[in-house]
Amino acid sequence: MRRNRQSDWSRRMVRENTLTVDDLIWPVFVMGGRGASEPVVSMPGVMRHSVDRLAEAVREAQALGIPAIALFPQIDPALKNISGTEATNPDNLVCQAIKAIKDAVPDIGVLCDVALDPFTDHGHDGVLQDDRILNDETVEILCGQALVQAEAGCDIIAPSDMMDGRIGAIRRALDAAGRQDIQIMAYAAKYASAFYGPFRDAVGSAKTLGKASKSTYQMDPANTDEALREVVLDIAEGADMVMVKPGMPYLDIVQRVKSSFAVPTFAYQVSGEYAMLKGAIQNGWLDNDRIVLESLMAFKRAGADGVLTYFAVEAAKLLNR
Ligand SMILES: NCC(=O)CCC(=O)O
Ligand SMILES: [Mg+2]
Repeated sequence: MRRNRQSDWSRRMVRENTLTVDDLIWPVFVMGGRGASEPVVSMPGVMRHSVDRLAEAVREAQALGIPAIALFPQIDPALKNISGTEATNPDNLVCQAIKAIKDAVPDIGVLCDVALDPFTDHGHDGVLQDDRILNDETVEILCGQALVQAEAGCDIIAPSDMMDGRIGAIRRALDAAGRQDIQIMAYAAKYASAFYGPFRDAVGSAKTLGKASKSTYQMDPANTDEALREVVLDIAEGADMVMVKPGMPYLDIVQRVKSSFAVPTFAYQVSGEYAMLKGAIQNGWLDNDRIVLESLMAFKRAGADGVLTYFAVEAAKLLNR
């Protein structure tokens, strides 16, 4: 077996998978204000930017060849309420950011989450009543959220809420509004994971969840078959692309989804995975450049068509070198 490994040219020649800049989607955090940037403490190297600053950062990503960004807002707590109604405000922070990015950098794809968690005062992804998250009432609001984002210029609507039936409802709402062109990437198999901890810090939705549990709508980390059922439903309802989340601890799910359905399949290398690797890197326990590229190549090997990763910009620089 070692004959094929003896030189760089030979290793390249027999390599089975490739990682390129085209595989990267960069999740970015936007906050209110002007000319402002601040670090996300639990995600070393990740910044939150005001809308104007964000447009500059996205321009750099586009210049590096990154095909798309995913936008996540830190909403002013004064604008949050029990039903997350700010999500459907056509002039909310997300819509302002979409417009600014589309003006400044028209040639990059903009993906937006559809879910209420950045907008609710309790931090759940849906409408809360008597410690329960209401499904259909939430889906109705999500349709409104998808529409304002589409009107602002969002290219890919990415429902991350895990309510049942929302892909079909959002597809119908978009079509009825004449937005047949808007793509849908479904967070199809999203697990109730502790790896999201730093993200909740980044968007300021930490520690407010109360008695209701995200496990009543997100998947049990013990389940695999159930992920396939989730994906079947989302494809049938009109998803153009599906996602598995988290990423690295769930590569078995990525592989099963891709081999079962052969649809565009993405994985989200989430905040906790990023924090875990960066923490070890900062301690000198892991080599930054090698770990970034190896962790991303693992997604390709599992069958992912692309990865949402906070490493996108640094990975793109390494890949362009
Ligand atoms: N809907 C987007 C997320 O929840 C992101 C999770 C993470 O990066 O931890
Ligand atoms: Mg589902």
